[in-house]
Amino acid sequence: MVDKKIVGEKAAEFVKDGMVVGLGTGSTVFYTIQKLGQLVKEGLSIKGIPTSVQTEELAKELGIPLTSFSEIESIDIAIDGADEVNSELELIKGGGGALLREKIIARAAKIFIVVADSSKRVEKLGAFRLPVEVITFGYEMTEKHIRAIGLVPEIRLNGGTPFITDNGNYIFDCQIPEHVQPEMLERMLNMIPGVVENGLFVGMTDLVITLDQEKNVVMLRR
Ligand SMILES: O=C(CO)[C@H](O)[C@H](O)COP(=O)(O)O
Repeated sequence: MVDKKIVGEKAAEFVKDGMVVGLGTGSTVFYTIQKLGQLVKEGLSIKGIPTSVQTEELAKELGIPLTSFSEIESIDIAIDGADEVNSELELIKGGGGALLREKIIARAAKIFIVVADSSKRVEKLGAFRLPVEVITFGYEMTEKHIRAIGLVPEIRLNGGTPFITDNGNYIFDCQIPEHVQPEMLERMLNMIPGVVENGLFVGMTDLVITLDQEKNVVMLRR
């Protein structure tokens, strides 16, 4: 918790007056958003664009003004958490189920910052099962196609029934093959009809804010 707070709050230092800020989802970026709420109360002028309904509610509670894609041309900075980060700054995201909006916002941002305590740093992506968001129509067939490219999907449940994303879709949490190239897998998955998006974020991260073993803040840049 303390580690998440340190990296989360550090990221708020990159947010400057007048910026449009992509607000991620999860328990690490929660601290960034809280800090931004405090700074807004002290006079910082920003507009947030949230990656989930949960984050939208949090930002509203904190008094952070919000915007949407119908009102803006671009996003200055987006800050979000991750489930896994490798040395290439490739990510697995979507543990909280917000991967689709997170990827849309990360791609639209001029700078994409990831806040991740040291437990998220891995040599190879894949110990965390890869979330794949699929439309509900024909999801049984989509599952077969995901299986056919070597993944082992399991539908995400919420109290016995399928978990529904903010976009009204299902999520398959997938074991991925050992020696897979993240970029290739990201593309292959998104070619399957019914797959809306997957949690591999490749070539998108500009900066990872994390901690070393002595709990010093470390910035990993691309
Ligand atoms: O991708 C995400 C949500 O869809 C989160 O960023 C990811 O799950 C990390 O969350 P946390 O900071 O709570 O560990």
